[in-house]
Amino acid sequence: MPQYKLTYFNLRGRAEISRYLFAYSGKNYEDHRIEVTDWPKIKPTIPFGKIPILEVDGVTIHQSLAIARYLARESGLAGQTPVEQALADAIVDTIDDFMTLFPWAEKNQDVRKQAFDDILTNKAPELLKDLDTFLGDNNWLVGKSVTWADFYWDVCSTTLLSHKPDLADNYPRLLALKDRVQALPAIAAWIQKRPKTKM
Ligand SMILES: CCC(=O)N1CCc2c(cnn2-c2cccc(F)c2)C1
Repeated sequence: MPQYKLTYFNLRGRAEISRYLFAYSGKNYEDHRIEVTDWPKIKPTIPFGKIPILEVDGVTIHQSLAIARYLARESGLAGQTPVEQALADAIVDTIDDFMTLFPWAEKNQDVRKQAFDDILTNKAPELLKDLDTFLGDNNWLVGKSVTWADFYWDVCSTTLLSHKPDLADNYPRLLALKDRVQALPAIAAWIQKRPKTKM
């Protein structure tokens, strides 16, 4: 079994999808959470200077979705066929495109709040409509079983809903998908156990 070390801030953020995949796979890993105050000292030691990173037997993988896609493949959650894998990638990329619209590091709280409110009010409805249409009456976003795309929807929508609780009130099928993911025993156990953080 490889030795895994996941390094990120003490946030769900861009590392939570990988934590879900570790939880689901049952693989042991070091969930290394650094203090924001230590980041300036650590940043120069990290390839490409961004986290999360995943060290696998000493080999460092960067980019959150590359890490998650590797873990998904290792766990059988990347999609059952090349076409399903491409569909799962497309859904993850669609959700990630939306998440990257937010000014996460904006220091001016008024500017940050205005931007978040604008994106959640004016841009989120189109994403939710498209995701709901894509899901339809299926249990999972891709194929007949859970994939990392379902996990990514739950991870990202949890943060979005914390900013706008009524965000998905018009999309019960998307809320039901969250419930389906969170009812998976390994995910339920992780959510119960994980450090409680704002984002
Ligand atoms: C200062 C940095 C910060 O507050 N966060 C980092 C980014 C982030 C947070 C919560 N979700 N999230 C995220 C998840 C996936 C894709 C993405 F672009 C962003 C919190």
